[in-house]
Amino acid sequence: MSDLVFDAVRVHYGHRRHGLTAVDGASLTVPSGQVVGLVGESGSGKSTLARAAVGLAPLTAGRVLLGGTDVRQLRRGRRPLQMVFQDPYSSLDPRMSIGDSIAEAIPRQAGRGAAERRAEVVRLLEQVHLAPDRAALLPGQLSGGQRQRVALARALAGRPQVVIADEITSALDVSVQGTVLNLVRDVQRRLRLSMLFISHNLAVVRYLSDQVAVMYLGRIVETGPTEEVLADPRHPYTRELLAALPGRPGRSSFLQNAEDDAPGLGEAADPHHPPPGCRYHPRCPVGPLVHADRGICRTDDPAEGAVSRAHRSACHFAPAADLTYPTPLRGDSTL
Ligand SMILES: Nc1ncnc2c1ncn2[C@@H]1O[C@H](COP(=O)(O)OP(=O)(O)OP(=O)(O)O)[C@@H](O)[C@H]1O
Repeated sequence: MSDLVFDAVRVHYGHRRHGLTAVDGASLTVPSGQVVGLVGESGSGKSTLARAAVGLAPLTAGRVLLGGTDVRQLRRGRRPLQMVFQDPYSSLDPRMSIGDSIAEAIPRQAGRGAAERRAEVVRLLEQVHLAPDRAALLPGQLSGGQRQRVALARALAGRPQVVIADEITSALDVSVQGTVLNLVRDVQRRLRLSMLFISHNLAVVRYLSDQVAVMYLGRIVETGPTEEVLADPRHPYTRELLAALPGRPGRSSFLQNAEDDAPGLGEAADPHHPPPGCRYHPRCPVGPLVHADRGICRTDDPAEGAVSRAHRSACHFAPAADLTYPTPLRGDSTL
């Protein structure tokens, strides 16, 4: 089993007292061969968590393990962990042909000749549904969707066990997003890859993910099987995300305003000044309904609790199945 495990990961940017803690004790498991969708508003720390796994963000505390081994040790040899980014332009050299760009990502091995590498490039192009004759083109001669497929081919060149995909369709034309998502799903299943799939778009996450993880202000606040979490969310923040989905009256779309800091949701959280107690309490509609002074939510940081075998939520009131806010609660006795 080569699960990818984020164990109490902390990432602090800047000096100790100044700066900010973008990820603050986040724990999450991506089980081998499964897709975990990571959602949360802009600034919640999703990209930082992902980047910490591949060494692009400083791991201040905690560990990231793949199959029980610290990923920092794995980086010295082969690259079982690969990341694909939102903007394929930034990850491709505009002066390098697609073929050379993919060839460059194939790990060097003694005894592998030029012909063998060319054959590998063709195989990788086919894997992402690009014709071999595309190899001679430059990135600028491809569409955005095709460039993202090249970025995926580069990631697959390392024969990874895990692919981390960070908003890989957000910058693409809506018309090609579906094609790229279908390709990603197809490749993930065929190669039995594990995948951490970061997206603002809950509909996309639902389509692709076996499990969903919800991040708020540097922490994972809810995880579980996708259908279970979406049908029966137990963290008020997850409910807030779902309530902001298109088609719900009176709320603007969290999903359609991906770059817009989620209008329609409560006041944006400030990672420079995380509140005491539950980080979500200043925005939470549940606490004040239970206690006039927000009680425990204001003072105690909730630990992740089990809702079911695979479903966890870091809310003091997670076990309350009938907590369908904004319906007022009758008091502690009903919980
Ligand atoms: N290199 C950096 N230096 C300092 N602060 C950073 C850096 N990268 C990210 N941050 C800050 O860390 C916090 C988390 O950012 P991050 O990009 O991880 O969030 P996100 O959930 O991925 O958001 P988005 O969806 O907008 O990418 C934000 O407050 C951001 O401004």
